[in-house]
Amino acid sequence: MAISELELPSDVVAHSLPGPEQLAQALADRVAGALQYAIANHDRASLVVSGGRSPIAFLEALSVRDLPWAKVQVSLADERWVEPADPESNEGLLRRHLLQNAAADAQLVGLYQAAQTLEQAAERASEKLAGFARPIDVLVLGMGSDGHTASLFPNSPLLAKGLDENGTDFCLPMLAPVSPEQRISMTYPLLASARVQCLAIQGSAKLETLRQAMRLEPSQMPIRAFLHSPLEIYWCP
Ligand SMILES: O=C1O[C@H](COP(=O)(O)O)[C@@H](O)[C@H](O)[C@H]1O
Repeated sequence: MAISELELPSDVVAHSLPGPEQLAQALADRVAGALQYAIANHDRASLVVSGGRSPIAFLEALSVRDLPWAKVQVSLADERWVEPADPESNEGLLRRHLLQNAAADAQLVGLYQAAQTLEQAAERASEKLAGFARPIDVLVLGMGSDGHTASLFPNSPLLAKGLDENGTDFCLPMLAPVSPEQRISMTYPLLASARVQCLAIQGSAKLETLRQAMRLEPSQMPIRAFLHSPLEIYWCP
């Protein structure tokens, strides 16, 4: 299936790249340009990226872009509730692959919080995000093959609250069907407030997930909530 065969809304821009390296470079160009624009207009910029396995090449490509990185705040769409030194930590991923080279000066606002319970940790993450520049200038989402994005997982107990467009929480506790199960996710209204919204995905299986999502409700496949303008999709086989 080609991305052009998806029944996406006509205002969703879809970029089909030949391979992972081209995708990483094209997305890094787009994100760096949008951060530069934000800095030129507001003298600062905010960037929210995703974790998981896919974004490493993009994060490394972005890390060498020539920007006044000290003016850029960086956070995560979601976090696994493990310490940053844990190999599963999304913050750890950012420290290893983005916060280096030119981007070493960026200011990281991580979501991981030590606490007695996941609920307390998510509440503390929300409080910490009060200091994060909003609206978010640039958001880069990923997507799992079950249609989750950030850590908005189908069947997670608080999913309806996380997708509520009138919700006021910045972060909520979420449960994933795979380890590490305990997650902290930015909520839909915070993520969807981003000025520039990109979704980076690779492989035909994820195109099939998107095709299904177009026919389902956000409660069944949370990525559905984002499949409208201003979303820009970056895909490669
Ligand atoms: O668990 C997660 O999964 C999604 C997709 O990850 P990938 O490994 O398929 O790239 C990711 O967007 C999210 O941030 C992450 O915590």
